[in-house]
Amino acid sequence: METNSLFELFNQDYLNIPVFDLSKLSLEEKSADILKRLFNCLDLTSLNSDDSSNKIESFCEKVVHLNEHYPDIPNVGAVCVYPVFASVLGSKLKGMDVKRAVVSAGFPTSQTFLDVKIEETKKAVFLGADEIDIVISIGEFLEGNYEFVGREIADIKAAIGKDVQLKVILETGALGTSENIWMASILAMEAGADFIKTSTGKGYPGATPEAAWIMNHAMKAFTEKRKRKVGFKAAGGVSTVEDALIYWSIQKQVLGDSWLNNSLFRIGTSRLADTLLKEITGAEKVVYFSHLP
Ligand SMILES: O=C[C@H](O)COP(=O)(O)O
Repeated sequence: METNSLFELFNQDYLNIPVFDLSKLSLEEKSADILKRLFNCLDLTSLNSDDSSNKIESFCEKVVHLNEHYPDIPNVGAVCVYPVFASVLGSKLKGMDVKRAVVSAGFPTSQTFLDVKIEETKKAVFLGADEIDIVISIGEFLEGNYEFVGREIADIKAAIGKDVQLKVILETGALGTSENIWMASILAMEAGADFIKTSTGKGYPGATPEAAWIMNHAMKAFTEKRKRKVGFKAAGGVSTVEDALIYWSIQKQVLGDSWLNNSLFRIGTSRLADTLLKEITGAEKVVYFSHLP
């Protein structure tokens, strides 16, 4: 990461954040086709203190057998769990077109040593993760220590290599201002993020349309400048189809329909999958995932 590029990107001349106005958003219509595509963009998440290998195995089994119950619905984009369950994803989801995402590097606070973050992350990859979700060092960022924050991201990306996707969580609910969300987005992308993600879903307000709007514009500016596409993940409190469609519509409006696939768009959620299955099938109730303990 070059110091000059950060200065350039944070420069006021570059800082032209459009204000979000929900009334100007053209909301995508809720068709079965769109809902299926949305389902295929889910990061199906289990990040509970009482998760266990057995519970995560059962969770994965549901993903493995989804097609037998719902043959016309494409599978979720990824399953996302704590690092201690990386090997469960590695064995259960092997060979499937479903990414094995693991939160890492001191998630959800990021308050540990860089060498520990790197070791935890490398171990998760060694055991089967092919996507890693990390949180920026929020306190350092808020004090303006951008080089420190960027260096950590760059070092973790270097440790996992180009074949493993790095999702960088900005924790937008802790950043306070639109400028901070913009700068954190640019910083994460400059440092090597493959996705930028709104929130951990732990302790701070989760995803908001305003944050998504800013992050999507930052992705657009970054892509134009660096000729590299970075994906977006909304997470934290996204529990209704309506919420998910807002994030979908924002990405469509800012970046276009070609960005609406699970290589570039994700919804991280612990609750939305059954609701989407219910809407797609027209069933009165679906308890495919949510019956799990
Ligand atoms: O990364 C995903 C989030 O932790 C999920 O948050 P949620 O439990 O509010 O859906």
